[in-house]
Amino acid sequence: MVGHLRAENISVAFAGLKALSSVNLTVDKGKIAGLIGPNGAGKTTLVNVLTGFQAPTEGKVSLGEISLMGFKPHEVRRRGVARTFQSGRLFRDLAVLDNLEVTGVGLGQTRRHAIAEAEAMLDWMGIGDLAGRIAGTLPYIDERRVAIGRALMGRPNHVLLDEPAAGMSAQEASDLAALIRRIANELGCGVLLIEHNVGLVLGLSDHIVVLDSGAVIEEGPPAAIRASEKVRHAYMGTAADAPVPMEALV
Ligand SMILES: Nc1ncnc2c1ncn2[C@@H]1O[C@H](COP(=O)(O)OP(=O)(O)OP(=O)(O)O)[C@@H](O)[C@H]1O
Repeated sequence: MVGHLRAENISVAFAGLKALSSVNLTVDKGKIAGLIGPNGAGKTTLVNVLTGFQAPTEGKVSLGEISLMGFKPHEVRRRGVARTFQSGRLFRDLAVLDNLEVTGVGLGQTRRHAIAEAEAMLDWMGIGDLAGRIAGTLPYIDERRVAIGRALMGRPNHVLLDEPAAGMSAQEASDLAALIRRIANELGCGVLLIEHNVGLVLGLSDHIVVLDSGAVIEEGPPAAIRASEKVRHAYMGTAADAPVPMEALV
């Protein structure tokens, strides 16, 4: 049985810049972990390390008992760790169904199996009506949904969502929140949610890690993050004394 996805003591240096310093983070199966922090805090760099896109300068990444060190992105994906990108990265000239099918085939499925899973996944997500649409013609919001559907092909054990709510209205973000809950509860997938929408992360996560300038400054359940002065300082800079509710940071 595949266990948690774990980053231990991760540091990443880009030339002189330390993007991450001794960061620890665990994503449990069937749970939602939140990763928040101001611009440039190192969130995407950590996702890149967890998915084989960036080799850490120090530290290790493991999936249950298996070390993922030295694995290429497609090898990490085949082990059941999927991700989305801030940009959708869909095949824009292909239909939505084909976008998911290509992913399934890339994971080693037969075409027939991939098509069946793609159809079932779009239906499960409530976007079966998009199957025949050319991906490049979709509104931005649907592009994001399809990108999540693609990440769920092959039933990953963990999925890392990099700013999935960017550009969404409050209603769209609320629909997305319901979907993310279902991914954890119904698919039993571990979710890492990286978001600037702090309210969304507070509302959904079992555990939250807060990064600032490459270091973990706070972690814990939503209530502890909501109450944290350190987190408030990180977001508000020197104006931290102002009585700003966390929701205002969304
Ligand atoms: N390939 C790279 N080469 C050099 N510096 C990089 C590289 N990737 C990221 N950085 C730097 O590392 C730091 C962390 O960047 P990262 O994109 O991980 O932050 P982030 O928290 O995801 O930010 P945002 O919320 O704006 O997406 C930043 O200072 C960034 O400029």
